[in-house]
Amino acid sequence: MNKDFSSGYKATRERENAQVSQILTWLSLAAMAFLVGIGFKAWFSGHTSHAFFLWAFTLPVLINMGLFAWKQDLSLQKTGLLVTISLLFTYLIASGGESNTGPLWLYVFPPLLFFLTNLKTGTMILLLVYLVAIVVFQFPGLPFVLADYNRDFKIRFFATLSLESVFCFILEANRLKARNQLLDLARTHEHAARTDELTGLANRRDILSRLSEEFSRYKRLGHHFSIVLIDLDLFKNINDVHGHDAGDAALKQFARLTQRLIRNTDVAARWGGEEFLLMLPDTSLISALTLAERLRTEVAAANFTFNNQRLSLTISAGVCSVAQASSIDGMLRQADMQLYCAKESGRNRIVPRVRNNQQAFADATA
Ligand SMILES: Nc1nc2c(ncn2[C@@H]2O[C@H](COP(=O)(O)OP(=O)(O)OP(=O)(O)O)[C@@H](O)[C@H]2O)c(=O)[nH]1
Repeated sequence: MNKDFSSGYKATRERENAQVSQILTWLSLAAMAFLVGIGFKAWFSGHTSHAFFLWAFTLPVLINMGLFAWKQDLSLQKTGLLVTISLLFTYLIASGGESNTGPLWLYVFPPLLFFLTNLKTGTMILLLVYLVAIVVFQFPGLPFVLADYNRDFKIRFFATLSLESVFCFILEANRLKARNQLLDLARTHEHAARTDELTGLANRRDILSRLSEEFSRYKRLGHHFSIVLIDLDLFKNINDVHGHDAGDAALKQFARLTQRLIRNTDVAARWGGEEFLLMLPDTSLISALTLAERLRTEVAAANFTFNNQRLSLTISAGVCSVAQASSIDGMLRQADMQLYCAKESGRNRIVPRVRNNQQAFADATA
């Protein structure tokens, strides 16, 4: 299996987070503009303490924006904005704002809440806000409650806010469902674009992009890696003698065996037809040769079958380490030349030959 097919998915999530954070920044700016503007209106209408309260709320919004610019932490940014807005709305209900119109701002809350949190947390916070509103409406004599609302207003306020909340919940649930379906679809497509359908291994395109990443890592940090180019020997015979389906079965069984032998960080790919390429990060030439030799031995000894018929299979491979080439193309060319030598000298072998470590190294660097 292709081991990491989620890079596009991660990129989508990162893009989404960046967009959310940008929206929150604009929202914060808009909130400050409203607070300052309505504060002035309250000031000129003679509600000076209300004006001061509104202006005071710009401070936590500003601090929250500054914190985000410093820490770049989206969940902190969301929590900060949520706490500030919750406190502001509690103040607006309890004080009544200007002419008892403060609670009207609460209609902004449900869509914003579901946008900032998830459905469950949003519903919980919304219920808490309802509780605050009920306390304020029912107990106008409490010390922090300055407003007294009439019965008709209270009934209509709760009815309309509830309707809006349910509507927002349904919309957000549908939006989330559609978004998750899209992300799943993107993930499936990305997986398909990077995977060989028959064997389930990475395809040529995927391993080429990984090779380029690994090569950059080598240039940056000096981490060595090696590649092994493998060709199944006389594969045409399997197709001719046992049929194309048998050939397909052999390719799949070989892929499974290879996948079992390599490390988690290694990548096995179908390079094309009956050719496979292994990319072995942090692996010297000697270690790569040892692995290739082990794979060769296991393949030769394995019991590949199709419809109870034994399919005898061997491999030839060319190995190259990054130290022997100056580019990925150079590495692939070298490995291909070594593979050609392996075929020429009788197949079922690895080139450079592994006799003992020193000899292999001498051959490879010759
Ligand atoms: N069944 C099956 N066969 C494939 C697939 N891809 C390539 N082949 C076959 O692999 C065979 C490769 O044959 P050749 O290029 O002549 O090589 P070979 O028979 O392996 O001989 P050497 O490479 O010289 O050892 C061809 O018969 C292709 O049809 C596949 O996906 N499924």
